[in-house]
Amino acid sequence: MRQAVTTDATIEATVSMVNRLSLLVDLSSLLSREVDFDTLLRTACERVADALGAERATIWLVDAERGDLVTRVAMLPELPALRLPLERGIAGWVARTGETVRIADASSDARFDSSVDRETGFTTRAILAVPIREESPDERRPVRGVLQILNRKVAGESFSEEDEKYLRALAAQIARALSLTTLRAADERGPGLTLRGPFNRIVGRSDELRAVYERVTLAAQTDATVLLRGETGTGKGLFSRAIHVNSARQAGPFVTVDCTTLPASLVESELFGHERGAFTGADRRVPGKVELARGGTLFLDEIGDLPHDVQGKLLRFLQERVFERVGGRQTIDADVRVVCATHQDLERRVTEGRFREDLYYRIRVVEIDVPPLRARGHDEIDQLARHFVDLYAERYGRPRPTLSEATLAVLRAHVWPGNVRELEHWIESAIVLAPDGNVTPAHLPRVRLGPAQENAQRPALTATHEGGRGVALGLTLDEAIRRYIEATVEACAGNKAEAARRLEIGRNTLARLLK
Ligand SMILES: Nc1ncnc2c1ncn2[C@@H]1O[C@H](COP(=O)(O)OP(=O)(O)OP(=O)(O)O)[C@@H](O)[C@H]1O
Repeated sequence: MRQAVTTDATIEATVSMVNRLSLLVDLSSLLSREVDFDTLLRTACERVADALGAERATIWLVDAERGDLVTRVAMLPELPALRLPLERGIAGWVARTGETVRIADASSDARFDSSVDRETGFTTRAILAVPIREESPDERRPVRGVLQILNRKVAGESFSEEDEKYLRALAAQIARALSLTTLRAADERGPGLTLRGPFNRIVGRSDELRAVYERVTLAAQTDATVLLRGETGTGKGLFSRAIHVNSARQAGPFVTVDCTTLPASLVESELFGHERGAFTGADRRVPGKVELARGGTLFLDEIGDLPHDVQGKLLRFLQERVFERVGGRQTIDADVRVVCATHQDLERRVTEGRFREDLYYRIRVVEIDVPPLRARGHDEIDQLARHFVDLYAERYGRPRPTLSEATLAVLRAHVWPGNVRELEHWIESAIVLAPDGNVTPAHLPRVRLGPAQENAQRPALTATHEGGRGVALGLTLDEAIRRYIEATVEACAGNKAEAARRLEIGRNTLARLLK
């Protein structure tokens, strides 16, 4: 019996050790590949709490300008950012002194500040908090933040010296990632802003995408309302975050509302919150997403689906920045920047009376068209494919495959109705299905489409000139000739004489066929 207990304990200790080591490896790969900074921090916190058997993990970041600590990742999604003055609390003390704090009973420590517990409704018992700063013999490196874990899940246990060493190693990794972002944030305020980087890895250098970067950059410098338009999967969500992380609001929350997935009856309370007793089942006051986005950015995805009666309330909020919670009389204000996205024909919805015209004008202060993937050229398809190959090979622990020419040819010829998201799924599935790293066209999904998409999806006839984007089959001969000539003119940089020469026809014939 005794023997069995010892064995179990040994196994448990080994499993815990393996988990911890794999988290160290895992965290560094997470830090190098995660596209979005908020998600990165949140995931890092969840994993740290898990590996250390803690009830909660928090990454506090030093906001040097305001002289306080801020966190958006308290593992409480319903809460906005928490701020803590540097002179208060254990985290403040660690940030100021750069020293580690490990205590079993927070309430008996004079440095402990219970105000955060009051705000979150959490009861802190044990605390382990370490400074986030790059590891170096030079202890004077600036402290960028504090990594803190609270309460062992096993009641009565506190954190050990070994936990402390381990948490310090994790904090050093986070520090390295943060120094990258800070450098980038400084760069990005300058005129030559680049949206590429480990935390906001938007891939693509086509002229079409550069035009988007330019608008995103300009929009990010202001609080103007933005409308992102484009087909599904083109990256509207990614660009909305890019606007946020490149704006002065980057330290504030980024809150998303997907207007499609919510039942119409819940959209208003989701956006503006409700008071206790506002409707059956409303047993407490709940803040809306607008309130949670205070100081940051509110992203309204698929705005075209916003129910008509909520459109008026949103319009008022956009005009006056005030609103009332459902069932409430108090007028509340919120400093929030709004970014919207849609794949729909909003003009048509306005004509049909399904979208308010006044709201339509209000949201399109800055309009950004995100181009479909098929309009971005072959180079961009290759580049994105390689990006996703790296991403998924690493995620699934597969050897990094090379894409054969035949595979690239299939990718280039596809019309991509699902855009970048579809390409991402194709590559993910190929990586899974080709464990030896040898991806061939056989590993790509078979295209299965409904009849409506079939015509658009027949790109087998490909223009042979440089830079051509392919000519779809299923066209009339006249239309195919016209498109082929247009593509040739485009490949000749608009030089019609050169295009006519290559096509071995006269300039007049070319002009006539183009009509
Ligand atoms: N330029 C890009 N570089 C890297 N990844 C991209 C790029 N564009 C899109 N993606 C990836 O493609 C997927 C779809 O992007 P996203 O969700 O932003 O598209 P969307 O236009 O908002 O789609 P929907 O309209 O369906 O919501 C995401 O996984 C995103 O990370």
